[in-house]
Amino acid sequence: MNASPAMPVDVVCAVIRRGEQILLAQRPPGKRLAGLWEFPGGKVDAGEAPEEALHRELMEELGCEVEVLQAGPPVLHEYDWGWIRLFPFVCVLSPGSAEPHPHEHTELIWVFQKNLERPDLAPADVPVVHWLCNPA
Ligand SMILES: Nc1nc2c([nH]c(=O)n2[C@H]2C[C@H](O)[C@@H](COP(=O)(O)OP(=O)(O)OP(=O)(O)O)O2)c(=O)[nH]1
Repeated sequence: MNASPAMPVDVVCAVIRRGEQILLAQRPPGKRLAGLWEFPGGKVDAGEAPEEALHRELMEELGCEVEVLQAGPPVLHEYDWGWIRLFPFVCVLSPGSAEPHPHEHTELIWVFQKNLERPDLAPADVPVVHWLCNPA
């Protein structure tokens, strides 16, 4: 990953709410951050709008469709391999959408918001959780 703080890799993620719960996905073995939990999503392709990338990634990873309720503040985070800029979107499943299934993740879990602060969360997601738990 060739990225600097001035030119980070753009990543989108979905905070999918269902009632009081939010969907977390566990990163699979063999990938960066393997075993850690994240919000589903992925890298924005060249020429793609962030929301477009979000819908594409969710269909690929979970086979579901969402409606975006709110865009959160982007998080700039440095990993050993470079910088990412993470764009969080608060979503709900679209009426009639299929249930999310883990096509690429090890496991999916629905957690209460207060349980999002966990040590095995992808580090770039920590400010997202802080934003969710401490709205301005
Ligand atoms: N999808 C997603 N990725 C996240 C989150 N938090 C976080 O640090 N990331 C990182 C992990 C990856 O390095 C990158 C997203 O890459 P990706 O999910 O599209 O693809 P990948 O696993 O093949 O990525 P990589 O191994 O090449 O880094 O952003 C998150 O909440 N959701």
